[in-house]
Amino acid sequence: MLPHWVYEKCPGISTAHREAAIARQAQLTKPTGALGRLEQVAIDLAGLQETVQPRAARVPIIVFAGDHGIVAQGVSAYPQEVTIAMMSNFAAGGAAISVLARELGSSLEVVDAGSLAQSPISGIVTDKPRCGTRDFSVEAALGPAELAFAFECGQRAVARAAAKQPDLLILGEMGIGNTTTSAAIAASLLGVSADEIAGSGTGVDAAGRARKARVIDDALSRHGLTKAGASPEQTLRTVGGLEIAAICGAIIAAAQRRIPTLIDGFIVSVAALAAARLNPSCQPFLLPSHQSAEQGHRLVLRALNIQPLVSLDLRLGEGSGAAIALPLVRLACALHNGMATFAQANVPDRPA
Ligand SMILES: Cc1cc2ncn([C@H]3O[C@H](COP(=O)(O)O)[C@@H](O)[C@H]3O)c2cc1C
Ligand SMILES: O=C(O)c1cccnc1
Repeated sequence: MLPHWVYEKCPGISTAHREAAIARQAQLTKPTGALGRLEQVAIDLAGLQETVQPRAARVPIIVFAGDHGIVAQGVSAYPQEVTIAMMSNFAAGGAAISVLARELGSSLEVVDAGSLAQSPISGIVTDKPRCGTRDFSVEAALGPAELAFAFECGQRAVARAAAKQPDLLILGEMGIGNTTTSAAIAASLLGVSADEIAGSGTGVDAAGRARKARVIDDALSRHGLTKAGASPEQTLRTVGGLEIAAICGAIIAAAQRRIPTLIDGFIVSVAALAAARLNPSCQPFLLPSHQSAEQGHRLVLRALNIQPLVSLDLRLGEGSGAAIALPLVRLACALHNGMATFAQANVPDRPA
């Protein structure tokens, strides 16, 4: 159902570089383990990047946008038109992720992977099989060819970014209604009830959240996705979104090129969960950033075995949480590469 490349194995971690990084951390002028999880970040990157000098200098940001038919069920606090308006705002430089990209020195590409826009928007790459998904409370959100197209859209975006020789990638999303879509995907993949995973998104109240959960649970039982055994392909096609499928494809395509992705909030994490289910060999390339305020994020991160670096009650998406965590990853690399060893600094090490 999906293009064959989706299932092709990603390269493995270099154990030699990983072990060299572990050994170096033990020689740096600090008590063993004193830099906590920043040590792990540098060690993981060294193995993934096959280098003794892990880097997070060049980090392009790609934001994928899509609209969601499920919005007809009243699941978001904001109107659907916000998706298209925000795409122009990204391109004009006024969105949170636009500001963060400038501060970080990152390029920002916006891809219309499936918004309702009828014609191309200036400054944005249009790469979509249709305008918006179908309402999954009524029918399947996507057809098989539409889902496949979205994966290829993600792969094409990664191919463009790869020309910049990135050290890492940040992927973000924009799509009114996509916390409902993501919660539906996660509930299906994890086999939990929607009530455990649906959050308040852009800010629906308690009654709105309960309504969201009900819409998801009803749809999952209507489509037969509550029983264990639904494939990630079937889940993505039935209750998925075009920008989420594009991110899923982009994560896998990046990992296949040995490019790790800094995983953003709830929505990108759900795309990462689907990616890891489709192609488990991409799992080591999923790097932690933050834990968002969205209720289901903790569960999804746990399923991915990802421990977030920070938890700042962000609930924005757009790749903003990953962008905000990037300076920590850069500092982890700088410490790993730049600190003196006990021998170099003539500092006595702990007795063996
Ligand atoms: C102005 C504005 C900018 C945003 N940027 C990201 N989102 C975030 O909110 C949306 C998901 O929440 P829900 O499922 O409740 O609609 C997504 O577009 C997500 O990227 C935004 C939302 C709004 C309103
Ligand atoms: O965690 C996220 O990515 C998120 C949460 C709420 C709204 N938009 C995005």
